[in-house]
Amino acid sequence: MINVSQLNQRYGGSQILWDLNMDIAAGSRTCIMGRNGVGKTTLLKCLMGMLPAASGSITINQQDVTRASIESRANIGVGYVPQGRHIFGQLTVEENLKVSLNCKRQTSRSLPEDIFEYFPVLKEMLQRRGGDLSGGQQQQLAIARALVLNPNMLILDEPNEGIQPNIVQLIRDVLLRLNKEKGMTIVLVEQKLPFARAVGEQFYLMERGKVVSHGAMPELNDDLVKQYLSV
Ligand SMILES: Nc1ncnc2c1ncn2[C@@H]1O[C@H](COP(=O)(O)OP(=O)(O)OP(=O)(O)O)[C@@H](O)[C@H]1O
Repeated sequence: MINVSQLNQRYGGSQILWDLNMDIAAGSRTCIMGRNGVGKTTLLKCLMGMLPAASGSITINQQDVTRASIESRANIGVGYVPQGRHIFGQLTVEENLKVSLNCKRQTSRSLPEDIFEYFPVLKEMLQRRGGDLSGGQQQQLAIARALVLNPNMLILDEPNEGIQPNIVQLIRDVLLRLNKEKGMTIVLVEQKLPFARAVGEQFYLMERGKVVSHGAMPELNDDLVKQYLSV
């Protein structure tokens, strides 16, 4: 589970997150939504320890990680799929996947076989260079790379940006399966309503660095969409 309490974050002089509170239960599926620039990616980077909190606290899986490093968050079971995928273009698919193994104190040096059940195309492409993959294949690789460490929570930042519809469907199905079959907590930043509704059980809406509404997904009504999501 994730508990964010009174989180503030600044880039230099400009404050991005303001007294932000959020509670995400273990095993749930949550979509964090809001227009461009409201602070969604900044929030995820704070959760992952890539940006320091100015004040407030972040607890993940019962551990206060407010000041913890990125590596230690991997060790408490958090997988992260960043916006823009961040695949190593010169490394093969296999090497991209194995990079993750170095991030965790663990004995196994082999890749878990089930990542290829979720993303069969990666098995066929193990020796291809990451930079030669299509956008959709790279996104599958980015998610698989986060799964290598067998996390109990997966945090994804707009995994469907620029991806063709059949891969969007595949990603949706994989996220639902991971949640159902492994009880994995899914936290998703998502702008597209149909995908958010299909994957999320609960939503958080953000505006100007604050949570302005949250609830069960069916409560995300037209008024809220118009007020906080429509462009
Ligand atoms: N490195 C940075 N330095 C200064 N300001 C930044 C930096 N990164 C982001 N910002 C600003 O912080 C604000 C929040 O950005 P953020 O990327 O968190 O928003 P977002 O809701 O994820 O938007 P998007 O949907 O466009 O990704 C924006 O005004 C952005 O310009």
